Amino acid sequence: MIYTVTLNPAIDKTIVLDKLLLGNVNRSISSRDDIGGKGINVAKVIKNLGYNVCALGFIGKENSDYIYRKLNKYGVCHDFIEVDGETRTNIKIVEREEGIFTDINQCGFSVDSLDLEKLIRKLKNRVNREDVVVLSGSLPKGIESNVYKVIIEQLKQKDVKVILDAEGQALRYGIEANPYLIKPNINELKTIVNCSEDIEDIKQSVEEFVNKGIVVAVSMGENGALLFSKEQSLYSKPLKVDVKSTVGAGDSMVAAFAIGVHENMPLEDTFRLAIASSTAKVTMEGSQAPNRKEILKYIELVEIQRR
Ligand SMILES: Nc1ncnc2c1ncn2[C@@H]1O[C@H](COP(=O)(O)OP(=O)(O)OP(=O)(O)O)[C@@H](O)[C@H]1O
Ligand SMILES: O=P(O)(O)OC[C@@]1(O)O[C@H](CO)[C@@H](O)[C@@H]1O
Repeated sequence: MIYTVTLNPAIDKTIVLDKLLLGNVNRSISSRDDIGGKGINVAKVIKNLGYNVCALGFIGKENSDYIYRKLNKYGVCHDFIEVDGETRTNIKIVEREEGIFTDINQCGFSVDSLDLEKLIRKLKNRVNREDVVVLSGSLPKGIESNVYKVIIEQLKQKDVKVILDAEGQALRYGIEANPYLIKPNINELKTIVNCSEDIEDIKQSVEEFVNKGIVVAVSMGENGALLFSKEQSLYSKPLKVDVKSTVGAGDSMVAAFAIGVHENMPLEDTFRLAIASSTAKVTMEGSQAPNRKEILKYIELVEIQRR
């Protein structure tokens, strides 16, 4: 089984405009709501690719029904810890004229140490050897920045492979517990190492993690992605597609990595699936998950180079 953990989920409200006029009344062309938060997005894609997945984490009591209804509709199993308050709504502005994507993410509800204990107990009761756990996204208020490190240490006692997608201190601490794979985007990577956007420079800057045995994927948006392990360094250019929304592109990659790790797929095949999955995502409006057919359409087009 693959589990995703979303500590700070969201409802993504995507608002499409021709151009955002600051300090003016703006009128939308269209808008849509999608359930999101990184782990939930990962779970939606894993399910669409035909694998079993269970979404865990925290959810605000006040609007949990809406999120459960959507997860049920997508066939995603879920088992969240309910906390006081609402799950946040994040605003995603799409400016059609110039293809500019702006995110306004709220901080979300507060969580206390008892809630966290409940979540860790639930995780430990559920997971078994052979399972893969994805930990991703920002931390709600009340949670210490070493939380991913603590969770990874607990899961490693059960020999579970963990994929971590975080930034800043949460990522830095998480790495100390040696997750199986990390997937920062280039800006998230820059929150923990000093590097430019040059591929050689990125490779050198992640060497210390790769030497610890961690597989490092670095996504670079419209500049493609990199994957480093002890054995291989791979680069893929992005595919040229009509981009509707980049929200969740990284999550679609992480979904493919989780499947690849769970199914023991060769790293290069996993990387190919990750590029295809993220490419299919960006052609979708809002935070919708791409479907299997769309993803498979791009597989053959992905070109992987050794670096
Ligand atoms: N404009 C684009 N054109 C084609 N492919 C893209 C584009 N933007 C993103 N992608 C694909 O999606 C992958 C992940 O993108 P990105 O680095 O923006 O992820 P991210 O910032 O982690 O996303 P999120 O946090 O919203 O899930 C890229 O490596 C690329 O394969
Ligand atoms: O505030 P965080 O947790 O860093 O990111 C939250 C978020 O931007 O991530 C997803 C896209 O990756 C969206 O569904 C969601 O709104």
